[in-house]
Amino acid sequence: MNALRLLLKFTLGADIIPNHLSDLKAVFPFIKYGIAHHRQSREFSQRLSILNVFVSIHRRCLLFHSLSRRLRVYLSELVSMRNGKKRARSEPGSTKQPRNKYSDNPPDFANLASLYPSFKPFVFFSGGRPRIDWTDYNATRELTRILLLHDHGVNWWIPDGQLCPTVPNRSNYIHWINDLLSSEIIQKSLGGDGSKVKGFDIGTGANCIYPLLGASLFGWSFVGSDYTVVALEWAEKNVKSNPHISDLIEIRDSKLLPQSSSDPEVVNREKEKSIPEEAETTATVQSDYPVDGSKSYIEPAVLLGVVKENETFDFCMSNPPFFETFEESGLNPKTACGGTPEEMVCDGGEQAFVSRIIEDSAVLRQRFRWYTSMLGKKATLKFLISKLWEVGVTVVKTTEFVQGQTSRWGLAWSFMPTARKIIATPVVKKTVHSFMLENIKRQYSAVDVLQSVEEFFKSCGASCKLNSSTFSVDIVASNDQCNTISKNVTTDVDSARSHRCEKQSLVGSSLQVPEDNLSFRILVFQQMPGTLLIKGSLQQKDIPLSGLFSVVFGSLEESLKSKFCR
Ligand SMILES: C[S@@+](CC[C@H](N)C(=O)[O-])C[C@H]1O[C@@H](n2cnc3c(N)ncnc32)[C@H](O)[C@@H]1O
Repeated sequence: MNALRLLLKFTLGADIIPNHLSDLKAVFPFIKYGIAHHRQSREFSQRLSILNVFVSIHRRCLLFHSLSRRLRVYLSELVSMRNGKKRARSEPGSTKQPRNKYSDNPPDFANLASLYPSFKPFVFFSGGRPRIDWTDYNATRELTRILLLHDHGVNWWIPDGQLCPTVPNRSNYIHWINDLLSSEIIQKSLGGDGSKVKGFDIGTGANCIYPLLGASLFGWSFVGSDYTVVALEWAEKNVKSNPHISDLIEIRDSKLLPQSSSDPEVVNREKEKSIPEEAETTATVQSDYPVDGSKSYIEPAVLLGVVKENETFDFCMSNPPFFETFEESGLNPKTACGGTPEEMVCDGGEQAFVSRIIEDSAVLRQRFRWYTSMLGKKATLKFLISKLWEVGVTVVKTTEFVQGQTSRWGLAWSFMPTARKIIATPVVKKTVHSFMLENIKRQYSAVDVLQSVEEFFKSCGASCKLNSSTFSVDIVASNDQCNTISKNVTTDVDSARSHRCEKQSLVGSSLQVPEDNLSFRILVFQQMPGTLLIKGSLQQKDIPLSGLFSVVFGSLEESLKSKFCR
């Protein structure tokens, strides 16, 4: 009960929790009080996140159901307030795409089985719910086929073993691109009327999923590139099976470089990248791929050399080969999505592949409004973001796609002038920030986190004083040191969460780096097993400094989460 009282004290404010709490029921009136009196409180949303954990635990126990209806309503209100906040904060790059029809409505297997007899044998009931065996390739492929047909009117098939996309997951990416295109972050269009959107799918695969979805959902036209014989042949078949959208999609072999290009820089890069005759022959033969997953040929071009002279696009997208070895790609035994080495593996994995897109984008620049890629590992984001700033992009966006148990990350950048100056939000001007470290890996304690805070700032040369009795670190950092930290920040409306810290904000007037050093204190609070609250307070009260502090604190959040959280 002590732990519960402490938790509620923190959640609702020390002033309203009496010391005689003896049973769970007694705390609910205080929750009601909290809603009434703390709704406007600056820290209320953080407190809600903790309370949300508490509520979700107790909702599952019988005690919750024995509570009066009124108290249950209070709790539900709390949860919905929290959920409402979450959604509002994360758009347009939300973890769940609200316009993705599968976000809150997973496919109804029973209904689909009754409509499509070919799907019926794959559906069984367990725990009273219709399910499919996700480890059965034939089941996942049939599900994809009927979802594309049922929800998008698209005819589709792939041969055995080729990567089978999950429609809800791929839809997230397409909807995120739609959000980027309709946002006003960069200039509207490349000179056209903006109504005809043209995309480029790097590595469209045999499944050709993105062009099929983009064309059927939004009427976008596409070039889908690939280099394997199977992918090119089946992508073409999938396009031709859909006469209603086939005019919108061109499948392009990325090994066949355009005849000529007037751009000398492109010509040079194309020459560097062109594949020697022998290598090209090897590349087309799938069985030449060694069993150990290493490649025996030179990589085909990505964008440079595949994009034709004078061609412009609104965006490019890619679901790159995520892995460095084929063994690594088979890590998830819970699903059977197929995938050949060519689809899953490339030298250097996704980091190397997307680095090549970045290098090409640095030459093609405004020929695309947005460059984007999906990533399988969050760790890759940080490396790529710093690379992006080095090549002079004007904006970087990231997002997390969550569908069921799977998380993927989206990275987008542009060389277009930004359409509007991004003004620092009031959030940036706060002098106190906090975030939760939840689901901390078992082997770590609050002391480890505290030491890591010290190391984080020390590594960029800041002076730090760790106080283990108050669980705090006092830090003084110079402008240069803060800049080093801030360059590593994942810059986005959603991934930076409450730390809205886009690059252009940093160079804009509202967030100019001040001349003074930044002096702040980071505190670590134990909340409950596996959860810590990290609080940072700026010692100076000047508004210009608070913007920089927000960015620095955002960077700390990202670093601690990636190190300590599951
Ligand atoms: C992970 S699969 C993605 C397939 C499909 N887009 C999807 O999301 O299911 C990666 C694809 O990229 C292709 N690929 C690899 N390197 C490429 C390159 N340089 N140019 C074009 N395609 C490439 C592979 O052949 C493979 O089909």
